[in-house]
Amino acid sequence: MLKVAAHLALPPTATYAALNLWNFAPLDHNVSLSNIDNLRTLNTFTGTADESWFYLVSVAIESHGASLISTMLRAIEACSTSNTSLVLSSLTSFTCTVRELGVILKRMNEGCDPLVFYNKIRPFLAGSKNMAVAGLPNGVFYDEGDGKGEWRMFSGGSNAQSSLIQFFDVVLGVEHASKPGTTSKSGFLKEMRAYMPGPHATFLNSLPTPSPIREFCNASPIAELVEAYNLAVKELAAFRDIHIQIVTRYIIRPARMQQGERGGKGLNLAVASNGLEKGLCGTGGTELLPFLKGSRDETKDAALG
Ligand code: HEM
Ligand SMILES: N[C@@H](CC(=O)c1ccccc1NC=O)C(=O)O
Repeated sequence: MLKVAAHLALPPTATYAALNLWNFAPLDHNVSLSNIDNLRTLNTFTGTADESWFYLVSVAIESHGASLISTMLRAIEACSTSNTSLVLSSLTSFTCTVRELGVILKRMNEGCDPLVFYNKIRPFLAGSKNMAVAGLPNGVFYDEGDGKGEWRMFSGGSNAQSSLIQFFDVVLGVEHASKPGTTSKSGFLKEMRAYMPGPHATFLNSLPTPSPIREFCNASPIAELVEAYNLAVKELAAFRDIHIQIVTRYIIRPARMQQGERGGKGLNLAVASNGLEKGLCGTGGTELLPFLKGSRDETKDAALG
């Protein structure tokens, strides 16, 4: 496993790439991969249809959003030749496609039951970092045989490891830089690049910064262009809002229910990553609500004018 992980430039742990990106097959090769109903998973921990659905929603999002990579790379190029109409049409496609990604994201509710997710699936997605409270003060021992091996700690799987969503931020010039007084752990999203397949992280790191698209729109006297940029940013923030609603339904509410059942005492160690004493944590290790709201607000902050 260590050799395979090194080859893929991934840490030897369950990442988004392994659980989602490389864990599906189409049912019908002639039907789009953006349609969840046309997908099946290869492996699950629990054997539940809910777990398959949970992974496949992301696969459909990746498939549907993928066209935006070439669209937005062309838009970056168009900035250098001052091709305003191409930048404009690319931003409009971006907005339209991200709106469709939100529609796919909402379909999580159709096939994954929140209590099955929280109690049965989520424990398998937990990491080994900051998990002392779950009995892993040193992480997990990776036994390499012949008395060799070491303790290692990794973040759990998270969609923050999706290079597509990080690509959206970079091309639009959304900054998740920590500013004093903000709650978003800016470093987290950068840290998650180390959990992406090597070429994905290399690609993100190769994109020009500051965002040529944002700079071009900002410097343009054409109000329509600034408006198209702002609509794109707004749509990405709206996508993050849908995601916050999902997180509320799948983590916050089940956690509250359980806390009520246990009279607020003790920790359910099976449901890992719950630092209930300091607020709920994501499998990636963030304090989830402040982090996700911060990330949504930083998206809105990119708007011009
Ligand atoms: C039941 C379903 C889901 C739950 C409960 C959930 C939960 C979370 C949590 C707790 C985080 C914070 C990071 C961490 O510590 O792990 C996160 C991050 C993130 N999630 Fe989800 N997630 C779900 C599905 C999805 C899906 C389908 C997408 C598809 C795009 C997605 C996109 C993201 C992104 C992009 C981040 C990074 C934060 C950001 O960029 O704003 N999530 N998710
Ligand atoms: N961060 C989420 C888990 C999560 O979203 C996730 C974890 C592993 C693989 C994929 C994930 N997201 C969507 O498929 C949580 O805290 O439950």
